[in-house]
Amino acid sequence: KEKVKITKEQQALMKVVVEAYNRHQIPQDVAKKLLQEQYSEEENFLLLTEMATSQVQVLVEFTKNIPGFLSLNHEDQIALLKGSAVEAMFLRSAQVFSRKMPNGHTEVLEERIRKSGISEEFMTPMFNFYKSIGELHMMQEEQALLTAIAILTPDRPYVKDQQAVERLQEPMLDVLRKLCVLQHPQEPQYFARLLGRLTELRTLNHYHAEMLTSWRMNDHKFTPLLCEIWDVE
Ligand SMILES: N#Cc1ccccc1NC(=O)[C@H](C1CCCCC1)n1c(-c2ccc(Cl)cc2)nc2cc(F)c(F)cc21
Repeated sequence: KEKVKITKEQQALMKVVVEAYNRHQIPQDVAKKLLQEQYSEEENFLLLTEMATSQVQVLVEFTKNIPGFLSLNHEDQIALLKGSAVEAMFLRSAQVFSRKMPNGHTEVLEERIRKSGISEEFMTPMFNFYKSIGELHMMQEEQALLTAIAILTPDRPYVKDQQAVERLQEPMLDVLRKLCVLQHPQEPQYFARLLGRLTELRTLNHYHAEMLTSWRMNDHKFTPLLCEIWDVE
């Protein structure tokens, strides 16, 4: 059985991605707000649009730190951001949801989200995803690399030079695969399970526009940035 070893370059790549991931975090903690009090559906929608807007800004900053991203064709950079923004938001939300919390807090958080205004039909796929992410107990290196891998998906709509994106995604997949083997030696399928979450994430992509426009309230107002990134209004 060959000894898996992370090279110096791979260590450096991982360090850059993890530091960028931790540096570009959402300032206020939305889970804390939701645990503090029950908001109305209108207030929750406003909170969501604020969180999502700052999440997109954070995503742009994180992506600029992915080695090689800024040397991609500019239209392709936009196509990758637009194509991954919703997934990055749900990935971040899943990580917030599956964080270790004092007893009973996760149940309160789930209850508050169930009552936030999202229509019933989306609860199951969304919470199934959150729970499947939670079961993986991902380390922050894995979270950061998985987010970078999701952003560097070559077959997003309108990407022209897919090979150039593959050349950036492959080294990330390589170091994540080695990390999984080293961190989860008893679970040879762990890396495959991680990548399987990205497939589940894509299905949430289909729902997100409807999740927003079907929010139980009238007159859904979005920020200009969200109109750009989400297929709404
Ligand atoms: N957006 C965003 C975002 C960015 C960074 C961190 C968390 C985010 N998520 C959020 O703010 C929303 C809140 C916004 C207020 C109303 C209740 C949901 N959210 C979502 C959720 C995101 C989208 C869509 Cl359509 C439905 C749900 N799943 C969450 C899970 C959690 F555990 C959690 F705490 C918050 C969560």
